[in-house]
Formats: sequence, structure tokens, C-alpha cells
Amino acid sequence: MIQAENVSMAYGDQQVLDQISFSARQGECLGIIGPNGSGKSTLLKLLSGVQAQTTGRITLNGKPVEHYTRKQLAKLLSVLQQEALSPVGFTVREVVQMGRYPFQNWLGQEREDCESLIDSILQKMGLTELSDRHLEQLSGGERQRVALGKTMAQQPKLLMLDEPTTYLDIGHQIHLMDRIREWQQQEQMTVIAVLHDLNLAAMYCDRLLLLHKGQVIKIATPEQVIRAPLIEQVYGTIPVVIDHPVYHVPQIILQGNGIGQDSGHPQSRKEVVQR
Ligand SMILES: Nc1ncnc2c1ncn2[C@@H]1O[C@H](COP(=O)(O)OP(=O)(O)OP(=O)(O)O)[C@@H](O)[C@H]1O
Repeated sequence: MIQAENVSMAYGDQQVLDQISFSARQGECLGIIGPNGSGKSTLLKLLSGVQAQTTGRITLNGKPVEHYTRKQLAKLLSVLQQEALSPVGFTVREVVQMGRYPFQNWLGQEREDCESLIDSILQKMGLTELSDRHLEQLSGGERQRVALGKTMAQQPKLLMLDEPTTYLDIGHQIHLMDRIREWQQQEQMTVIAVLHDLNLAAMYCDRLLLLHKGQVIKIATPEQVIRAPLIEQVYGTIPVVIDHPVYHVPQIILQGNGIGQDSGHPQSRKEVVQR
């Protein structure tokens, strides 16, 4: 579906991405993880054609990204950004309908009636009750759901997410990731998601690409990537990695320096068995 070959990118003198190569197949969920400043958002911008790489090649269905027109790209892929939508006086329903833009002619008309599609998206995202509200009357989390609704209306084959759960509470994080997973499986859609939360990444992604200082350190299954020594090497903190009791994927528990050591805590830092 999408392939990057020896992709590098620099901002002036600063090399931000260095010889990145990977591919994501149709229907797969690939998570991009790595510390602050490792190049995750920049990589997503290159993959979505927003920014051009300095060297290397990115192809979508075998064709270089830069050979697609904006409208062709919008029919194939959509991107959900961190600060997804700014309130501009439109209602929830109108914003979700805007996702249909790639399928409209220059008069803003679409060949097929898409009202039932919009209704089902509003319902899926729990937005039916809010459909006539203006965006500025919504909370940050509700706006994030509208933003995902708009990308759903676009019906992309490839969905790119940049930190989709940043403003969401734990309930809405899971709800959002579940909707994406469900949608991915129903449509055989490819998902590439930048995620800071390694636990969510391990739960929802088929493979993880670990970036550090602009280089791919590892690209493999969550079990192979979320390992204490590798996480320590890249993030500079020693986590405890345990097996999720329900899904049997690795989960991280953080530990701070010195916490519990003087308080009779049953397990000090050194005693914990690392995965
Ligand atoms: N427009 C820009 N001009 C110059 N440097 C930039 C620009 N955008 C990003 N950078 C630099 O490129 C590097 C990678 O940034 P990027 O946003 O891709 O990292 P990230 O892994 O997404 O970080 P974070 O986890 O903090 O969001 C950083 O050092 C950043 O300062």
C-alpha cells in the first residue's frame, strides 16, 4: 500500500530523518513511536505528501506520492492531526460533510446522496445528539470525535493519525481507538498512527516502528519492540514491562528514581523481573 525507501529529510542543517525504509501493507495498523523530537510528525507529513523529502522515494500503490494531485490523494488517504479542528462557525454535521469534498464536483455537488453515510458516521461516533451544535460549543474531546468523523466521511484507504488521543480521557481514548480498529477491519483500511502512549500502541497496532534521532531502531511486532532494554536505550528511562492479562501484549509500567525505596515498598526497582 505505502512504501518508503531511503527517505531522508533535513530542516536547514538539521538532519531530522535519516535513510528511513519500511512498508505498510493493506489492512495493517502500523504504529510510529519514539521520543520527543525523534521525527515522527515529520515522517507522517512526508508520507501524506504535505512535505517533500530531501532524498529517497515514497510510493502509494506503486506510484510516487508527488505524482498524485491533491484531490487524488484526498480520495486515497486522510490525516487526523493533533490540533484537529479549529472552531469556525460550522455545525458538527456540516464539518463531517466536509469530508466528502474529494468526491464533489466544482459546484460542491456529489453524484450520490451521502446523507445516510453521514447519519451512520454521526451515530458511530456518538455525535447524533450534537449534530446541530456549533464546533465552538464543544469540548476538546468532542471536537476530536468530530475530526475523526470528518476523516471517516472521506472513506480513505489509508488513514494517518498524529497523536489522536492527546486530549482524550481514558474512556474516550479507548472508544476512539476501538472505532478506528473496527473501521480498519471492516474496510481493510491501512492505518499509520503516531502514538506516544506505548500501551495503546501495543494494544492496537499490528507492528511498531521505533524512531530515535531520525533513524529506524526497530520495526516489528509490539512483543519484539516493547522490551525494557530497547525502551531504556531510546527513552532513557527503565520501565517495567508486563504481559497484558487479557490481550497478552506487552504493557509498560513506569518507575521513578527512588520511589518506594524508603517506604517499605515490597519490590524495589532492582527486584522487578524485566521482560
Ligand atoms: N518546521 C520546522 N522547522 C525546523 N525544524 C523543525 C520543524 N518541524 C520540526 N522540526 C524539528 O525536527 C525535529 C523532529 O520534529 P518532529 O515534530 O517530527 O518530532 P516528533 O517525533 O513528532 O516530536 P514530538 O513527539 O515532540 O511531537 C525536531 O528537532 C524539531 O525541532
